[in-house]
Amino acid sequence: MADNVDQQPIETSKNGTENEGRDVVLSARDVTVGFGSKVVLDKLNLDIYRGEILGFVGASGTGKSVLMRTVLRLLPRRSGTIKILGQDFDELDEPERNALDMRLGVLFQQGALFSSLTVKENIQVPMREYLDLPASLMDELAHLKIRMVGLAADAADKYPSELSGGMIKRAALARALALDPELVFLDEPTSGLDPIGAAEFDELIANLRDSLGLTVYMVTHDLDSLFSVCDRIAVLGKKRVMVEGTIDDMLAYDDPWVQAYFKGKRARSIVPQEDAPAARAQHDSGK
Ligand SMILES: Nc1ncnc2c1ncn2[C@@H]1O[C@H](COP(=O)(O)OP(=O)(O)OP(=O)(O)O)[C@@H](O)[C@H]1O
Repeated sequence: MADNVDQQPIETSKNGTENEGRDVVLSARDVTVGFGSKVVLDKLNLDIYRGEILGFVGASGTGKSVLMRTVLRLLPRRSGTIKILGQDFDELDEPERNALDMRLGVLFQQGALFSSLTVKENIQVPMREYLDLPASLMDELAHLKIRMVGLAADAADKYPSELSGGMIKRAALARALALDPELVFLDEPTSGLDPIGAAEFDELIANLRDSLGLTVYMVTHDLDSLFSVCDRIAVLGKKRVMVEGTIDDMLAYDDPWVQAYFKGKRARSIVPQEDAPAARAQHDSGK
Protein backbone atom coordinates (compact mmCIF):
# COMPACT_ATOMS: atom_id res chain seq x y z
CA MET A 1 0.00 0.00 0.00
CA ALA A 2 2.93 2.35 0.64
CA ASP A 3 3.52 3.04 -3.05
CA ASN A 4 -0.14 3.94 -3.34
CA VAL A 5 -0.34 6.56 -0.69
CA ASP A 6 -1.21 9.41 -3.05
CA GLN A 7 -4.09 7.38 -4.45
CA GLN A 8 -5.84 6.61 -1.18
CA PRO A 9 -9.17 8.26 -0.39
CA ILE A 10 -8.93 11.59 1.33
CA GLU A 11 -10.34 11.18 4.81
CA THR A 12 -10.53 13.72 7.55
CA SER A 13 -8.02 13.08 10.31
CA LYS A 14 -10.84 13.45 12.83
CA ASN A 15 -12.73 10.62 11.20
CA GLY A 16 -9.68 8.37 11.19
CA THR A 17 -9.17 8.55 14.93
CA GLU A 18 -12.87 8.53 15.87
CA ASN A 19 -13.47 5.23 14.11
CA GLU A 20 -10.55 3.32 15.58
CA GLY A 21 -11.67 0.12 17.28
CA ARG A 22 -15.18 0.19 15.81
CA ASP A 23 -16.63 -3.01 14.35
CA VAL A 24 -16.40 -2.80 10.56
CA VAL A 25 -19.32 -4.61 8.89
CA LEU A 26 -18.39 -3.73 5.32
CA SER A 27 -14.91 -3.10 4.08
CA ALA A 28 -13.99 -2.39 0.46
CA ARG A 29 -10.31 -2.18 -0.41
CA ASP A 30 -8.83 -1.06 -3.72
CA VAL A 31 -12.02 -1.96 -5.58
CA THR A 32 -11.85 -1.33 -9.31
CA VAL A 33 -14.90 -1.75 -11.56
CA GLY A 34 -15.25 -0.89 -15.23
CA PHE A 35 -17.15 -1.56 -18.40
CA GLY A 36 -14.99 -2.05 -21.50
CA SER A 37 -12.49 0.79 -21.62
CA LYS A 38 -14.44 2.84 -19.07
CA VAL A 39 -13.26 2.64 -15.46
CA VAL A 40 -16.07 3.68 -13.08
CA LEU A 41 -14.44 2.91 -9.72
CA ASP A 42 -10.67 2.97 -9.34
CA LYS A 43 -9.11 1.47 -6.22
CA LEU A 44 -11.98 2.59 -4.06
CA ASN A 45 -11.84 2.14 -0.28
CA LEU A 46 -14.83 2.27 2.07
CA ASP A 47 -15.64 1.13 5.61
CA ILE A 48 -19.08 0.93 7.17
CA TYR A 49 -19.33 0.51 10.93
CA ARG A 50 -21.79 -1.56 12.93
CA GLY A 51 -24.96 0.26 13.89
CA GLU A 52 -24.41 3.34 11.76
CA ILE A 53 -26.48 4.83 8.97
CA LEU A 54 -24.02 5.72 6.24
CA GLY A 55 -25.24 8.09 3.55
CA PHE A 56 -23.51 7.53 0.23
CA VAL A 57 -23.65 10.50 -2.13
CA GLY A 58 -22.04 11.73 -5.31
CA ALA A 59 -22.89 13.41 -8.57
CA SER A 60 -25.14 11.52 -10.96
CA GLY A 61 -23.27 8.85 -12.88
CA THR A 62 -20.29 8.66 -10.52
CA GLY A 63 -20.92 4.99 -9.73
CA LYS A 64 -22.96 4.83 -6.50
CA SER A 65 -25.26 2.13 -7.86
CA VAL A 66 -22.33 0.36 -9.50
CA LEU A 67 -20.60 0.09 -6.12
CA MET A 68 -23.72 -1.18 -4.39
CA ARG A 69 -24.29 -3.74 -7.14
CA THR A 70 -20.63 -4.78 -6.99
CA VAL A 71 -20.80 -5.25 -3.22
CA LEU A 72 -23.92 -7.38 -3.74
CA ARG A 73 -22.11 -9.45 -6.42
CA LEU A 74 -24.49 -8.35 -9.14
CA LEU A 75 -21.56 -6.83 -11.04
CA PRO A 76 -18.03 -8.21 -11.32
CA ARG A 77 -15.06 -6.20 -10.13
CA ARG A 78 -11.70 -6.11 -11.82
CA SER A 79 -9.69 -6.09 -8.63
CA GLY A 80 -9.82 -5.38 -4.94
CA THR A 81 -11.39 -7.11 -1.97
CA ILE A 82 -14.76 -6.70 -0.30
CA LYS A 83 -15.48 -8.11 3.13
CA ILE A 84 -18.99 -8.16 4.54
CA LEU A 85 -19.52 -9.00 8.19
CA GLY A 86 -15.89 -10.07 8.25
CA GLN A 87 -16.21 -12.51 5.35
CA ASP A 88 -14.99 -12.39 1.76
CA PHE A 89 -17.57 -13.98 -0.56
CA ASP A 90 -14.75 -15.13 -2.85
CA GLU A 91 -13.44 -17.37 -0.10
CA LEU A 92 -16.80 -18.98 0.75
CA ASP A 93 -18.48 -22.09 -0.58
CA GLU A 94 -22.11 -22.04 -1.71
CA PRO A 95 -23.76 -22.82 1.66
CA GLU A 96 -21.56 -20.20 3.37
CA ARG A 97 -22.49 -17.63 0.70
CA ASN A 98 -26.17 -18.33 1.24
CA ALA A 99 -25.71 -17.96 4.98
CA LEU A 100 -24.01 -14.60 4.46
CA ASP A 101 -26.63 -13.46 1.93
CA MET A 102 -29.30 -14.11 4.55
CA ARG A 103 -27.67 -11.52 6.81
CA LEU A 104 -28.13 -8.81 4.16
CA GLY A 105 -31.27 -6.94 3.13
CA VAL A 106 -31.66 -4.87 -0.03
CA LEU A 107 -34.14 -2.21 -1.06
CA PHE A 108 -33.60 -1.40 -4.72
CA GLN A 109 -34.58 1.91 -6.29
CA GLN A 110 -38.30 1.95 -7.21
CA GLY A 111 -38.90 -0.87 -4.73
CA ALA A 112 -38.60 -3.61 -7.36
CA LEU A 113 -41.53 -5.61 -6.04
CA PHE A 114 -42.92 -8.44 -8.15
CA SER A 115 -46.09 -6.98 -9.68
CA SER A 116 -47.86 -10.35 -9.89
CA LEU A 117 -47.43 -11.05 -6.17
CA THR A 118 -49.21 -9.49 -3.22
CA VAL A 119 -47.27 -7.59 -0.57
CA LYS A 120 -47.34 -10.65 1.69
CA GLU A 121 -46.10 -12.91 -1.12
CA ASN A 122 -43.36 -10.41 -2.01
CA ILE A 123 -42.13 -10.41 1.59
CA GLN A 124 -42.15 -14.20 1.55
CA VAL A 125 -39.95 -14.46 -1.56
CA PRO A 126 -36.67 -14.42 0.42
CA MET A 127 -38.20 -16.74 3.03
CA ARG A 128 -39.06 -19.28 0.33
CA GLU A 129 -35.60 -18.92 -1.21
CA TYR A 130 -33.58 -19.38 1.95
CA LEU A 131 -35.77 -21.01 4.58
CA ASP A 132 -38.00 -24.04 4.77
CA LEU A 133 -40.90 -22.85 6.89
CA PRO A 134 -44.53 -23.90 7.14
CA ALA A 135 -46.95 -21.55 5.32
CA SER A 136 -48.65 -20.48 8.54
CA LEU A 137 -45.36 -19.33 10.07
CA MET A 138 -44.40 -17.46 6.88
CA ASP A 139 -47.77 -15.68 7.00
CA GLU A 140 -47.19 -14.73 10.62
CA LEU A 141 -43.70 -13.43 9.83
CA ALA A 142 -44.92 -11.45 6.80
CA HIS A 143 -47.64 -9.79 8.91
CA LEU A 144 -45.03 -8.94 11.54
CA LYS A 145 -42.82 -7.24 8.93
CA ILE A 146 -45.83 -5.38 7.54
CA ARG A 147 -46.56 -3.97 10.99
CA MET A 148 -42.89 -3.22 11.55
CA VAL A 149 -42.74 -0.87 8.53
CA GLY A 150 -45.95 0.90 9.50
CA LEU A 151 -48.28 -0.55 6.86
CA ALA A 152 -51.89 -1.41 7.69
CA ALA A 153 -52.62 -5.11 8.03
CA ASP A 154 -54.86 -5.07 4.93
CA ALA A 155 -51.84 -4.11 2.78
CA ALA A 156 -50.80 -7.78 2.98
CA ASP A 157 -53.18 -8.91 0.25
CA LYS A 158 -52.76 -5.91 -2.03
CA TYR A 159 -50.79 -5.93 -5.27
CA PRO A 160 -48.07 -3.31 -5.90
CA SER A 161 -50.32 -1.56 -8.45
CA GLU A 162 -52.81 -0.89 -5.63
CA LEU A 163 -50.22 0.87 -3.44
CA SER A 164 -49.03 4.48 -3.25
CA GLY A 165 -45.33 5.27 -3.79
CA GLY A 166 -44.77 5.50 -0.05
CA MET A 167 -46.51 2.18 0.57
CA ILE A 168 -44.39 0.52 -2.12
CA LYS A 169 -41.22 1.74 -0.40
CA ARG A 170 -42.46 0.39 2.92
CA ALA A 171 -43.44 -2.95 1.38
CA ALA A 172 -40.02 -3.17 -0.26
CA LEU A 173 -38.41 -2.39 3.09
CA ALA A 174 -40.50 -5.13 4.70
CA ARG A 175 -39.18 -7.54 2.08
CA ALA A 176 -35.60 -6.33 2.73
CA LEU A 177 -36.16 -7.11 6.43
CA ALA A 178 -37.76 -10.50 5.76
CA LEU A 179 -34.79 -12.51 7.01
CA ASP A 180 -33.86 -10.22 9.93
CA PRO A 181 -30.70 -8.89 8.26
CA GLU A 182 -27.85 -7.15 10.07
CA LEU A 183 -26.80 -4.96 7.16
CA VAL A 184 -29.35 -3.24 4.93
CA PHE A 185 -28.65 -1.64 1.56
CA LEU A 186 -31.04 1.12 0.53
CA ASP A 187 -30.78 2.58 -2.98
CA GLU A 188 -32.37 6.03 -2.94
CA PRO A 189 -35.13 5.01 -0.51
CA THR A 190 -36.85 8.40 -0.45
CA SER A 191 -36.72 9.18 -4.17
CA GLY A 192 -40.16 9.87 -5.57
CA LEU A 193 -41.69 10.54 -2.14
CA ASP A 194 -43.11 13.92 -1.17
CA PRO A 195 -41.15 15.72 1.60
CA ILE A 196 -43.50 14.53 4.36
CA GLY A 197 -43.46 10.94 3.11
CA ALA A 198 -39.66 11.11 2.79
CA ALA A 199 -39.26 12.46 6.35
CA GLU A 200 -41.54 9.69 7.68
CA PHE A 201 -39.53 7.09 5.83
CA ASP A 202 -36.27 8.51 7.24
CA GLU A 203 -37.76 8.32 10.72
CA LEU A 204 -38.80 4.71 10.12
CA ILE A 205 -35.27 3.79 9.04
CA ALA A 206 -33.77 5.48 12.11
CA ASN A 207 -36.27 3.74 14.41
CA LEU A 208 -35.60 0.35 12.86
CA ARG A 209 -31.87 0.91 13.16
CA ASP A 210 -32.33 1.66 16.86
CA SER A 211 -34.77 -1.17 17.61
CA LEU A 212 -33.20 -3.88 15.44
CA GLY A 213 -29.55 -2.81 15.68
CA LEU A 214 -29.29 -2.55 11.91
CA THR A 215 -26.39 -1.14 9.98
CA VAL A 216 -27.62 0.88 7.00
CA TYR A 217 -25.82 1.70 3.75
CA MET A 218 -27.99 4.27 2.04
CA VAL A 219 -27.39 5.72 -1.41
CA THR A 220 -29.26 9.00 -1.47
CA HIS A 221 -29.54 12.42 -3.09
CA ASP A 222 -31.84 13.57 -0.30
CA LEU A 223 -30.19 16.33 1.74
CA ASP A 224 -32.86 16.05 4.42
CA SER A 225 -31.95 12.38 4.94
CA LEU A 226 -28.26 13.24 5.11
CA PHE A 227 -28.82 15.92 7.70
CA SER A 228 -31.43 14.15 9.79
CA VAL A 229 -30.63 10.42 9.93
CA CYS A 230 -27.15 9.71 8.58
CA ASP A 231 -24.38 9.30 11.15
CA ARG A 232 -21.68 9.53 8.53
CA ILE A 233 -21.49 10.42 4.89
CA ALA A 234 -19.22 9.14 2.15
CA VAL A 235 -18.87 11.16 -1.04
CA LEU A 236 -18.05 9.38 -4.28
CA GLY A 237 -16.02 11.45 -6.72
CA LYS A 238 -13.02 10.99 -8.98
CA LYS A 239 -13.79 7.26 -9.07
CA ARG A 240 -13.30 6.72 -5.35
CA VAL A 241 -14.52 7.80 -1.93
CA MET A 242 -13.29 11.36 -1.95
CA VAL A 243 -14.19 12.16 1.65
CA GLU A 244 -16.05 10.41 4.46
CA GLY A 245 -17.12 11.74 7.81
CA THR A 246 -19.78 13.80 9.52
CA ILE A 247 -21.77 16.70 8.09
CA ASP A 248 -19.25 19.02 9.73
CA ASP A 249 -16.46 17.24 7.88
CA MET A 250 -18.38 17.72 4.62
CA LEU A 251 -18.91 21.42 5.30
CA ALA A 252 -15.20 21.83 5.96
CA TYR A 253 -14.02 19.84 2.96
CA ASP A 254 -12.41 21.81 0.18
CA ASP A 255 -13.80 20.43 -3.06
CA PRO A 256 -16.06 22.34 -5.47
CA TRP A 257 -18.73 19.61 -5.75
CA VAL A 258 -18.80 18.91 -2.00
CA GLN A 259 -19.00 22.64 -1.25
CA ALA A 260 -21.75 23.20 -3.81
CA TYR A 261 -23.71 20.20 -2.56
CA PHE A 262 -23.48 20.81 1.19
CA LYS A 263 -23.41 24.59 1.12
CA GLY A 264 -25.62 25.23 -1.90
CA LYS A 265 -29.01 26.89 -1.87
CA ARG A 266 -30.95 23.73 -1.01
CA ALA A 267 -28.57 22.83 1.82
CA ARG A 268 -28.80 26.38 3.19
CA SER A 269 -32.55 25.98 3.46
CA ILE A 270 -32.01 23.00 5.77
CA VAL A 271 -29.04 24.10 7.88
CA PRO A 272 -27.79 27.69 8.17
CA GLN A 273 -24.14 27.34 7.18
CA GLU A 274 -22.72 29.93 9.55
CA ASP A 275 -23.85 27.86 12.54
CA ALA A 276 -24.11 24.37 11.10
CA PRO A 277 -23.26 22.20 14.15
CA ALA A 278 -25.54 24.09 16.52
CA ALA A 279 -28.34 24.16 13.97
CA ARG A 280 -28.06 20.46 13.38
CA ALA A 281 -28.11 19.67 17.10
CA GLN A 282 -31.31 21.66 17.32
CA HIS A 283 -32.68 19.86 14.24
CA ASP A 284 -31.80 16.46 15.79
CA SER A 285 -33.32 17.22 19.16
CA GLY A 286 -36.53 18.21 17.41
CA LYS A 287 -36.89 14.82 15.66
N1 LIG B 1 -24.08 -2.46 -16.85
C1 LIG B 1 -23.41 -1.35 -17.26
N2 LIG B 1 -22.75 -1.34 -18.44
C2 LIG B 1 -22.06 -0.25 -18.84
N3 LIG B 1 -21.98 0.90 -18.14
C3 LIG B 1 -22.62 0.95 -16.98
C4 LIG B 1 -23.37 -0.16 -16.46
N4 LIG B 1 -23.90 0.17 -15.26
C5 LIG B 1 -23.50 1.45 -15.03
N5 LIG B 1 -22.74 1.90 -16.05
C6 LIG B 1 -22.11 3.22 -16.12
O1 LIG B 1 -21.42 3.45 -14.92
C7 LIG B 1 -21.50 4.81 -14.54
C8 LIG B 1 -22.01 4.94 -13.11
O2 LIG B 1 -23.39 4.55 -13.09
P1 LIG B 1 -24.25 4.50 -11.75
O3 LIG B 1 -25.61 4.06 -12.14
O4 LIG B 1 -23.54 3.69 -10.73
O5 LIG B 1 -24.25 6.02 -11.31
P2 LIG B 1 -24.92 6.65 -10.03
O6 LIG B 1 -23.84 7.38 -9.30
O7 LIG B 1 -25.68 5.61 -9.27
O8 LIG B 1 -25.90 7.69 -10.72
P3 LIG B 1 -27.35 8.26 -10.28
O9 LIG B 1 -27.10 9.15 -9.11
O10 LIG B 1 -27.77 9.04 -11.48
O11 LIG B 1 -28.24 7.09 -9.98
C9 LIG B 1 -22.40 5.50 -15.58
O12 LIG B 1 -21.59 6.14 -16.52
C10 LIG B 1 -23.14 4.34 -16.19
O13 LIG B 1 -23.47 4.63 -17.54
